[in-house]
Amino acid sequence: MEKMIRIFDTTLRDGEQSPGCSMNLEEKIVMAKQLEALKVDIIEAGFAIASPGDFRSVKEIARVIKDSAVASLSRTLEKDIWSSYEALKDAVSPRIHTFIATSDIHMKYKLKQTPDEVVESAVAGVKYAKRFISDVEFSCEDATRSRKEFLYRIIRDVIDAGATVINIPDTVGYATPFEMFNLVKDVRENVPNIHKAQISVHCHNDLGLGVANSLYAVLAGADQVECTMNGIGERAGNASLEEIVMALATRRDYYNAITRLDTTQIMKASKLLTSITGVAVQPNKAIVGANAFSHEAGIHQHGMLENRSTYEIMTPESVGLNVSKMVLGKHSGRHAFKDRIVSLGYELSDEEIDAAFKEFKILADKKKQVFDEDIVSIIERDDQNDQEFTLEKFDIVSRKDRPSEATIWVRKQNESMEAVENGDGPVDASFKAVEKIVGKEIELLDYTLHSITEGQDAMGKATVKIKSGEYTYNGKGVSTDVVEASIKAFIDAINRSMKNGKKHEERMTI
Ligand SMILES: CC(=O)SCCNC(=O)CCNC(=O)[C@H](O)C(C)(C)COP(=O)(O)OP(=O)(O)OC[C@H]1O[C@@H](n2cnc3c(N)ncnc32)[C@H](O)[C@@H]1OP(=O)(O)O
Ligand SMILES: CC(C)C(=O)C(=O)O
Ligand SMILES: [Mg+2]
Repeated sequence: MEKMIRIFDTTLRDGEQSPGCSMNLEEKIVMAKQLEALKVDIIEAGFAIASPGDFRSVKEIARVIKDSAVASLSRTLEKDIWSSYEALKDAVSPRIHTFIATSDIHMKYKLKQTPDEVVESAVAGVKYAKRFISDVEFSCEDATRSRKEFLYRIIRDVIDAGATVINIPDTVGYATPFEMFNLVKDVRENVPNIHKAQISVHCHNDLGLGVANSLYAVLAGADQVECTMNGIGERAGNASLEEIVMALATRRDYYNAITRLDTTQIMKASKLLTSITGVAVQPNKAIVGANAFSHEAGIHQHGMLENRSTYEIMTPESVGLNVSKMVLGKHSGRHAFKDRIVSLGYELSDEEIDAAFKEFKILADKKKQVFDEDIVSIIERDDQNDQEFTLEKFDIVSRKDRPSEATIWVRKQNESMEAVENGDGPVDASFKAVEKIVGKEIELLDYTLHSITEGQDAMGKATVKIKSGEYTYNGKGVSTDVVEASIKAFIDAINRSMKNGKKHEERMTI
């Protein structure tokens, strides 16, 4: 019989540890909901003690997610575990995930603890977590560089303490597939009480082996695989969810294993993540890359025309890719637009479709062809109606050897406000002008610009991070004009800071 493999998604925790992939609360909730639609078994929502923002994200995700278990990471320290428990209180299926490093290198140089002390911390952590939540996962960080005898001992003791899932991470992506296979097999054969827990693996991609190592672990009897959408994660990333899940689905004959995932939600999840983080997927990336289902060479195209199975081992439809050749542009109507929205996996009300269609038409006037990514960014864009400030227009003079000059008009309710500023380039000048209009000092912490669609008339997406008061806020802006995208992102972040400011004032008055 085929074995059911549980998919533990850590996009919102280990994935977020990827440089440039920080997400704010709203973004994490949207992403968590999509992971639930994808039917992942467990969503690791964050590391509750890491920051007030992480705590809020875990708490809110625990509240809204019903169909997937929700996990929060904790060191073996009581304060971490307590924080995870507090954040997970409202979850239907909460899981505390606690970990400690087990390799000599980590114990000696990082933890500065003896192996005995590490076992003691691990057992104490698991016992403490069990006082609050029954589902407790324990991870032996850097397991693949740990001494096996020590691993058997700590795993046996934490299972006795109540751990229900034992995770064997390849934290630094050091293992080879055969080593991973043998490690899982050896743990199964040498830990006497292992039958009381599930075995999980968590493979990093430093040598490009994250997915291969995860699949070999499945062959050796692992019950759970930890992975992230688009393979984002610390350093070179984690094993990619879409590759593992589609490998299992496409080669059921070989792995004799299945997952419960709705694979037709994969593409939507991947594009959503790209649109949130601004981190693009390489075109030749397996499953979700732009070229993954494109056929270029004549001999291939000929084969495809005769029978798709000649060059396709899985159908694009099975991962939710819209293969329709219908090109959307300024002559497209509402029917075609609605059809594309549905095929991209969105359920919108008539009013929402009307609003998105209006924006689509404006965009289609500027672009030759409107791609799926354009439509996703229109739909995902925040509702502009309740924004405090909106960009009306701008006039920029950009010069090589003198400061640029920006004149910006911003609307606040019925009032139109204007400011002129000089700066080091058009973006800097624009931000200064907006700051003058808003009348507040704003510290710009981060600014990135990406092209999110194809062609000369591609959509540019700007993301900014600002500091206002004691909080930081992210803002996004999308336009075919990169300066416009940048100004919109800056104003978006300011609007978010204003909303938050109001919430605080309300709390103070109550
Ligand atoms: C492999 C992984 O992905 S592990 C998860 C990585 N994720 C993160 O680190 C999330 C973000 N981290 C943070 O916000 C911070 O590091 C915090 C809040 C967790 C801790 O911050 P700080 O208290 O300032 O400690 P800092 O990060 O500098 O050092 C880590 C401390 O935890 C200890 N530690 C590390 N792992 C563990 C563990 N699993 N169990 C117990 N203690 C641990 C270290 O020995 C060190 O202790 P020390 O302060 O007594 O020297
Ligand atoms: C916390 C653990 C599971 C981890 O992320 C790792 O070891 O890579
Ligand atoms: Mg990791």
